[in-house]
Amino acid sequence: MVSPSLRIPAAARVFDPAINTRCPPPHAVVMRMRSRSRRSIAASASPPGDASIRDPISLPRPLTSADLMEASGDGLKVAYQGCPGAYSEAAAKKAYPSCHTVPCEYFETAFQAVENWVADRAVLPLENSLGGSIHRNYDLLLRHRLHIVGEVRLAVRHCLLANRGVKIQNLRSAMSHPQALAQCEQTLTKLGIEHREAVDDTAGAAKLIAEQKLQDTGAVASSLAAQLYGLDILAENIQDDTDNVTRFMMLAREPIIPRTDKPFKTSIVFSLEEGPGQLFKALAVFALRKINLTKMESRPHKKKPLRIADDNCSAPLKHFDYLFYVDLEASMADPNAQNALANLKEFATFLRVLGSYPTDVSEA
Ligand SMILES: O=C(O)C(=O)C[C@]1(C(=O)O)C=C[C@@H](O)C=C1
Repeated sequence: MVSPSLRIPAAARVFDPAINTRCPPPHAVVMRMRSRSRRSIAASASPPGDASIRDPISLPRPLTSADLMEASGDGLKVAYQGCPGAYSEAAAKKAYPSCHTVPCEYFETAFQAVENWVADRAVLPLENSLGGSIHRNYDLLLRHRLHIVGEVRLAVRHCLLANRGVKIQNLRSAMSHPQALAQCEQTLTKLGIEHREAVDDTAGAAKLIAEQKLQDTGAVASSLAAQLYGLDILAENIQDDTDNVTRFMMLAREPIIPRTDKPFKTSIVFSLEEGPGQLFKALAVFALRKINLTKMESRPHKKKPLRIADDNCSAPLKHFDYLFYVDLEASMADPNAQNALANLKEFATFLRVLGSYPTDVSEA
């Protein structure tokens, strides 16, 4: 049975004290610069046993049943955005093979589902090898207090789907998620399909076409969506580049304990004072320690929107403030990475560790 998408009722969107009263693991590092906090990165990332520099809030928390479910995802409820058959659901299943997937209407609904204990994890797309970053999820990471606990790379193989009996020549329009439409742009044009209709997810397009029995519109979606909604597959592998991979993040209420015995990544976000060489200086803290960066994204600082020059033109004409999201090829358990962040903390105006998690080294 196809379950309806999750909508969090307004009454459920409340602050849950249970989330905040639990002790974070010792490596949980959330730093707001210029505050009078006495906790340093070194202290909060110190190894178990070094009690002399740990305050009570950094003591290890008791193991929960959720930790034990983690490996296979057995019994875990995993939120994703879209309808059943969306690529995000396939990514959730790849991340947690025996989980129960929970479809959510919007990305933000998936964040809220985990925050409100409706789901245990969320799996959401961050970037696609052809279409680039999914900016909305970068912005939501900062608006919510979830932690990145893993990543999963999924090979995206799009199909052109239509109602039974419809031929490619009958199609005037292609409906899908904007990223999916962008990934198939040239192929759709070659197939003679002129119009594009954007919807919230690929499987949602398949569902709508089936429900409304559309005869002149095809969906760009997965073969699983064809099966679920009773559509024909008119063409397979229609993405413009065969190497089409989407990277998803796995989110949880608690961070995981970082390790050094396997490849780890650490995702951070920071902002800087204005001035020449500030970004150069920030990136140098990693370069000097030979820490490789795998991704960098800049987003406008929403709390400090665009400033326009005053009337006498004494201020610069336009002024932007940015947040920089960076993925490091390093674990937060590695003292070299801790030192790099301690160094960055000395001059960053804001710094938050979004998560330290195992690199997905599997075949996409
Ligand atoms: O619409 C879906 O099926 C999704 O899972 C979303 C999404 C995306 O946001 O990029 C995920 C993977 C594909 O790149 C296309 C769409």
